[in-house]
Amino acid sequence: LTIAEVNKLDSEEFIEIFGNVVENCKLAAAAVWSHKPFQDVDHLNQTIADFLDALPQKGKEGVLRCHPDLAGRLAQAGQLTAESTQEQRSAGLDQLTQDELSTLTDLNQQYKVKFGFPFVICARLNKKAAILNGLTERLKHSAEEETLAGVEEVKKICQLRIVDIVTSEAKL
Ligand SMILES: NC(=O)NC1=NC(=O)NC1=O
Repeated sequence: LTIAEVNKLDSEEFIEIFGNVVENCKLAAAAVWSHKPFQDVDHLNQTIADFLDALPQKGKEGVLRCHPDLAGRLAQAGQLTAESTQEQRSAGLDQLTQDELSTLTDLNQQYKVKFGFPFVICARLNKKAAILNGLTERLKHSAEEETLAGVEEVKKICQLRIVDIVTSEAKL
């Protein structure tokens, strides 16, 4: 889609196309539609980033809770969204050894028990070693720090998903 075509979408079409740029959070797309016309893909991405930043603490935690665990129950059952499936595969999370999987599962569980929301990281920008290191490091942080860190990762995931949908004019 070019940004000109994006700006022609009515709200239903916009939500249909952009509804999962923030995983399982159609609200983000529904909320930013009224900012159109978008100058370019960066403007569209920034409006969603601003929406996420403006959420109250509980809202930020809610967005994180809408994310599936890395190599978690849904991933193992093949029930991830198409985007998450592709992202987790790109980080090599579908080729974990039994040891890696049990370590990741254990750390994810510790993280969730400590913070009350799952560990979120942009899997397209981190291979499995970086993910395991990130999880180990971030487990030491406070809930406030991790809410912000998680939302920063959600923004990175969102930006890459938007780029997959919106082609810049130059490419045409
Ligand atoms: N808990 C997560 O970080 N999940 C994910 N990160 C991604 O980049 N894709 C996911 O499904």
